[in-house]
Amino acid sequence: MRIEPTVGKNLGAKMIVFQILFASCLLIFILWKWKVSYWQRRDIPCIEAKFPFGSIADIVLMRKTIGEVYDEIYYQLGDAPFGGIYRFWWPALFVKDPELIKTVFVKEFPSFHDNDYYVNPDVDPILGLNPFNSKGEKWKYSRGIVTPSLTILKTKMMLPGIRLVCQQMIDYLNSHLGEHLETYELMAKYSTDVVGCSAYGMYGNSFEHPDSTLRQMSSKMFDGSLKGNIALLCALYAPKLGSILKFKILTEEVNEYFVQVVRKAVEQRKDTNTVRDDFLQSLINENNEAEARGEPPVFSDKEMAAHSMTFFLDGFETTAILLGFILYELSLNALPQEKLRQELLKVGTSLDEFEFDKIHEAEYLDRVVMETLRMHPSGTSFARSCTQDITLRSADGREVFVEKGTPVILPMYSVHNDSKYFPNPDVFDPERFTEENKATRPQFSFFPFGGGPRTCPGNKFAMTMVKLAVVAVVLNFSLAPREIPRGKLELDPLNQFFHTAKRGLWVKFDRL
Ligand code: HEM
Repeated sequence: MRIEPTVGKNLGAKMIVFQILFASCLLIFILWKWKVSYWQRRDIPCIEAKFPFGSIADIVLMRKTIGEVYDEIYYQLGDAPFGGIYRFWWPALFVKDPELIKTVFVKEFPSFHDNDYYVNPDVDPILGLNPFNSKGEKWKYSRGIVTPSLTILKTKMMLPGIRLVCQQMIDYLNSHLGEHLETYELMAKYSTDVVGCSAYGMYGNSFEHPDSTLRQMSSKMFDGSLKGNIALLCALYAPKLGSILKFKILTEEVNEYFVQVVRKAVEQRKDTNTVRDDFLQSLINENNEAEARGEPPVFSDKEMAAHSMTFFLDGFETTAILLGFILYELSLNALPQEKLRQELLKVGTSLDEFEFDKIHEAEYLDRVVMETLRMHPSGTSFARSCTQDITLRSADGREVFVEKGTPVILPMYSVHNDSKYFPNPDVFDPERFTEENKATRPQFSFFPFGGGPRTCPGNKFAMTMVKLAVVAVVLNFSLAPREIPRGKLELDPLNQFFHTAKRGLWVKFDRL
C-alpha cells in the first residue's frame, strides 16, 4: 500500500496561499503609496497620509471633530495658500486663502457647482432631494422649489408663528428660574417648533410637551447606529465607497413619519378647505393649479415630504446650535449682555414691538450673532467637487491644477478663528463686526452661510427666528454661566456634521 505524502502537500498549498496573500498585500501597499503621493508628484505642499485613513484618521475614529482636525492641517500647512490632503487614499485640495475661497465659491462657480457629498437618492429618497445633496440640474430644480418660500415677504408672514413660540419659551423659562439649563436642548425645542410651524403649520409646543412626536423625530433624524454612522462618514469623506455600500443615512422611522405628516396635512386642508401661510401650502398650491389645468400633480406625497423636510433638516439644527452658543457666550460675557439689553430696550419691551425691520435694524444684536457665528459656525467646513479641470492661482502667484472630480475643502472654522483676520480669536468681541472693522478684512475671512450661487437660502429666515429668540430671552432674563471654562471648549467628536459642545452648554436664567 502506498502512503500519500499529505504533510508535504498541505505545506505546499499553505505556501502558495501565503505567497498570494503576501503579493496582494505588497500590491495594495504599492498602490496605496502611489495613490498617496498624488500631491508630492505635483509638487504641492501636503499632509502626509497614514494607512488606511490618510490625513483624517482622527475624524474617522471619532477622536476629534472635523473642525479640530482641519484646524491642525490648516496650521501644519504654514503660509501656503493651499495644500493637499488625503481622505483615505483619495486626494483633496485644502484651500486656506480667503481670495481663493472666493474663487471657488463665486468666481469659478462653473468648476465648483457641486457639493462633494454623496447621498444615494434610491436609498435615501428624502435626503436625495435636498438641494444640499443635489448636483447639477437636479440642484437647480430642488433649490428653485425651496427658495421662493424663504423670501423676506414670506419670512414676515411667519413672524406671528415665531412670536407664539417665543412666548412659549418665555413661559418655560419662567417656570425654571434659577436652574441651569442646557442651551442647545432648550433651543432645539424652540427651533423644532418654529421650523415645524413654518414648514407644515404644526404647532408642537415642545416646551410644554418635550416628548412631542415632532421633537422626538427631530432628535432621531440620524440614529447614531454603526450602519448610520458609516453611511454618514461615507457621504462626507468617501462618496465613492458610499455609492458601493448603499447604507441608509436617515432612519426609516423618520422618513415614514414625515411622509405621513404631509399626507395627513394635505388631506385635512382639503377636507376643511383650509389655506395656510407655510411652505407645505406653496407645494399644495402648485398641485392644485396643475389639477385645475387638467394636468397630473407636480409633486407626489414623497416629493412633498422630501421638500418640506429640506426646510426642517436644514433649518432646525443649524439655528438651535447657533442660539445655544449665543446664550452661552452672553452668559460668559456680562458687558456685551448688558449692552445688548440696553439697545433692545430702546426699541421696546414687548415682542410685538419687534417688527421685521426693527429686528434687523438692531446693530449690536447683529454683531452679537455674527461674532457667535464666527467663533462657533454651526458646520465647520465646506467640500465642493471640482466639476471641470481648472488651474487656481493664489494672490502670491502660486498655482495648482485641479483635476475634475477632486474634492476641494474650505475650512471655515479655521479661517474664522485665525488671528491674522481676528486678533485674539478666543475672545468674544462683537465690535469686530462694526462696518469699519469689517472693511479691514478680506470678504471671505467670514462665510458662515457659504458663498456664491449655493449660499444658504434660509439666511434671512434663520436670522429672523434667531434674533427674535435672543430678544425674548435678553429682555426678560439675566444669563449666568454654570462655570467659567478653563481653556478651550471641549467639542463633541461624535457629531460628524455640526460643531457642538461635548458636555453641553449650561446657563442659569434669572428673571430681570
Ligand atoms: C443659523 C442658521 C443657518 C446656518 C448657519 C446655515 C448655514 C448654511 C450653510 C453654510 C450652507 C451651505 C452653503 C454653501 O454651500 O455655500 C447652507 C445651505 C442651505 N441652507 Fe442653511 N443655514 C442656516 C439656516 C437655514 C434655514 C433656517 C434654512 C431653511 C429653512 C436653510 C436652508 C438651507 C438650504 C436649502 C441649503 C442648501 C443650499 C444649496 O445647496 O443650494 N438654512 N446653510
